Amino acid sequence: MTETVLEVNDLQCSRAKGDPVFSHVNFKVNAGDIVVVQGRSGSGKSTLLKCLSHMNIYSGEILYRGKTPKSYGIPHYRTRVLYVPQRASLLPGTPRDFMEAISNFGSYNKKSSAERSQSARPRGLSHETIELAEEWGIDEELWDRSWSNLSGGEMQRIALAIAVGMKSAEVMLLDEPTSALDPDSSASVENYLRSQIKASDSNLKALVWVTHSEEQGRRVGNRFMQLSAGGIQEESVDSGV
Ligand SMILES: Nc1ncnc2c1ncn2[C@@H]1O[C@H](COP(=O)(O)OP(=O)(O)OP(=O)(O)O)[C@@H](O)[C@H]1O
Repeated sequence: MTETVLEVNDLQCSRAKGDPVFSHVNFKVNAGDIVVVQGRSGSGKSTLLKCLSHMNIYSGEILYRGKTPKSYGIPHYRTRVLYVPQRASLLPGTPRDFMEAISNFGSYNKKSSAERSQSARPRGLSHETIELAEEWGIDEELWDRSWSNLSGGEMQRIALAIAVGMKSAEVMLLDEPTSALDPDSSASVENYLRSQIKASDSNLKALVWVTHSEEQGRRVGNRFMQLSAGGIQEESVDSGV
């Protein structure tokens, strides 16, 4: 049976001056989906992800498991429908500072039933997260370097490892998550995320993945959408390939 985790109805997002970036955006994300979103530069892909995580003003309706973000409380909602930005360079301090800060974050500590069984989570978070990043080629010493002194690819892998390590998200919104990575690192991240979506014991149920790479889209996605000013179009999967 289809389990809808996110539903978007007639979404419109406008620029500060009022003209819409896009309108009439409708789609559903189901458990097990990796929804690849593509579109021309400036079509609003990042803006769409920010709307989905309630970080941008929008009109229309977004429902997470049938309920509005406000009914969960926005900070709590954002830990469940989690936006992972393309760049974390504007953050102050080091990745380790950031990881410790979110470990103590009230909404993060509001555990889901799956998480409640794990009593020592904050320590586990740090250790597992550092190990995961190590699998992606990140030396532990980089956790103590300021964000602004990390390369784009290091920043991306650390930000993604933190997002995954939180284990709070059911839907992760990925904004070109491997754009600064070499092919091997990118493959490692892709394989890990795909395995998490398939794993029955994972909290992560679906991904919305913005990428400019057609090849990457085909490798990771099971659903494909094109965003433009007039709405979002789902493309049928090419079963002949
Ligand atoms: N903070 C902002 N203030 C004003 N306009 C913005 C802001 N952020 C984005 N925009 C505008 O909104 C539109 C959509 O931007 P967005 O970054 O969502 O596009 P995108 O499809 O993700 O682009 P790209 O593929 O180049 O990353 C663009 O016209 C952009 O200039």
